[in-house]
Amino acid sequence: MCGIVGIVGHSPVNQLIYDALTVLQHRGQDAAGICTLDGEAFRLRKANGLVKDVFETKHMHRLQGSTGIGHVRYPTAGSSSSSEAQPFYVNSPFGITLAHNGNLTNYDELVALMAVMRRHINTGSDSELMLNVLAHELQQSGGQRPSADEVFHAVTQLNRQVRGAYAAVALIIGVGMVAFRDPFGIRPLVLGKKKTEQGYEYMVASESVALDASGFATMRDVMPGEAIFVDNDGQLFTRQCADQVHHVPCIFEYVYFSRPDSTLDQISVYGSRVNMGTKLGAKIAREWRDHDIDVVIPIPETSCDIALQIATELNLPYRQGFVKNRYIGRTFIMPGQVQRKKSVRRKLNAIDQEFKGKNVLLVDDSIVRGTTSEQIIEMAREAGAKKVYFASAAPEIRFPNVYGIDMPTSEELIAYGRDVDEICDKIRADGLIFQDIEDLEAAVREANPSIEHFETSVFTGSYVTGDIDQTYLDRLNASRSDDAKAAKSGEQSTNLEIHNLCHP
Ligand SMILES: O=P(O)(O)OC[C@H]1O[C@H](OP(=O)(O)OP(=O)(O)O)[C@H](O)[C@@H]1O
Ligand SMILES: NC(=O)CC[C@H](N)C(=O)O
Ligand SMILES: [Mg+2]
Repeated sequence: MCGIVGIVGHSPVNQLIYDALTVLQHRGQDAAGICTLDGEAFRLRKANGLVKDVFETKHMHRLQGSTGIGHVRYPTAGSSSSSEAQPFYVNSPFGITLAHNGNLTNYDELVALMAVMRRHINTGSDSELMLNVLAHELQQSGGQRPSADEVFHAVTQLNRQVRGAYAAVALIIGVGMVAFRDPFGIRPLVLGKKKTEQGYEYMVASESVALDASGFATMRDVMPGEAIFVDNDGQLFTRQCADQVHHVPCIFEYVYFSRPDSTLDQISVYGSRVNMGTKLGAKIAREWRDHDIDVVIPIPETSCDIALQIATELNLPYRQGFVKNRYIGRTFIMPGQVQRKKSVRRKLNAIDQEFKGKNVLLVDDSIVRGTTSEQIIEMAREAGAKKVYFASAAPEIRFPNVYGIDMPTSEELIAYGRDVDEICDKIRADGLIFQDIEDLEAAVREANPSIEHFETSVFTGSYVTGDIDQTYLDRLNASRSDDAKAAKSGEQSTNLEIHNLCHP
């Protein structure tokens, strides 16, 4: 779940983009990059690591210009090599750089198409591929400098060829900045503006929190299939560029990915999590009528707002029994299982007095591989808990994700092939309860009833883009399972790491 940002301003944007990326860091911890437009030249810095480690003062000095884009990466395609950090660059036509959040599902078809167009794709990244599709379409416009109409036409053509999930932002030298969202609006994208003495500045970002942090006022969400174009003179144009639109935003943004202080598709992430707590609390009260729970304890950080609401519903005390090490990132988006497993105990530690002799209800937003729940239940018992119950604000996750969450195979999911009792045994809980899918959807939909459906494939196995079959999933499993990634790690370290315009 990467984070993207783009700004067309009237003064240097390097610090603004840096700051925006730091508040989007929770969307990707593997790599970061910024590309600015300094006169007629791009300035690019990208590398593996957190934002604070990738950009040193010397890089920030070089990132001159009042227009730029940025990216934080959580790999879902290709490898985690620094050569696949974003933004990507192509020199023709004009010079284009692009940052992408999401995952394309017709990678092979597009690679073949680009080969016919004599375009070379140097990495396994679907984002590099999408940049080349855009470049090819802009090439077709033929003119010296494409008009807004021609840019929108290029995006329309791209939408006809590219399948999957994408929210993307691109800079085109001498032309402007274009941002677009796939026709299902699976990944989020928001638009904001700031008034200055020289006129308006415009910004797009994955989450509204990035606009807040940069002093931009949120205008609205970019609509599914819509493109936003800000030309070289700072003028804003918008256009619907998809033949058919069906708004199906990813529900996992609300469950886990996004920051609670963001509003996406007019739904407050925080508000949706409180609603998840209300619904799950009601289910616990209904199904565990004679429960003996003494205290509700969240598994920090994402589940805290949900757990507090469950405690309120059940009229039980809420205690922060686990302390989170603020210097350890999110475990779920770490690239390998060994690292994820090791990080749970480094990240969370129990306060014994909150557990000793008590029956505790631990609450998490979701159980995916079970890495967190298995270890945390053990920690609660070690801290002296009598009984440990567990509640998940998301239903059982049994299917791979193909739209930008790195869950490529069912076998890695703890709920795959297991019913609730079997999962309960596996994580060694005294009782386990999951949110129902209808309740989860209702909890998120409440603030924006115009959204009829959410992208919920990890719970249902039904993929909205209609192009996912077992053959696709088998191929994904073969290329991206933890085992497959581990087998490829040697290959990655010998990657030549070609990135144009790199300033080490
Ligand atoms: O079942 P699992 O495979 O362990 O995945 C689910 C867990 O991972 C996430 O936490 P994470 O540590 O990534 O981030 P957080 O601090 O935002 O909760 C999520 O909030 C769950 O706690
Ligand atoms: N999580 C994402 O949005 C990933 C973007 C892109 N597929 C990559 O792997 O770089
Ligand atoms: Mg968590």
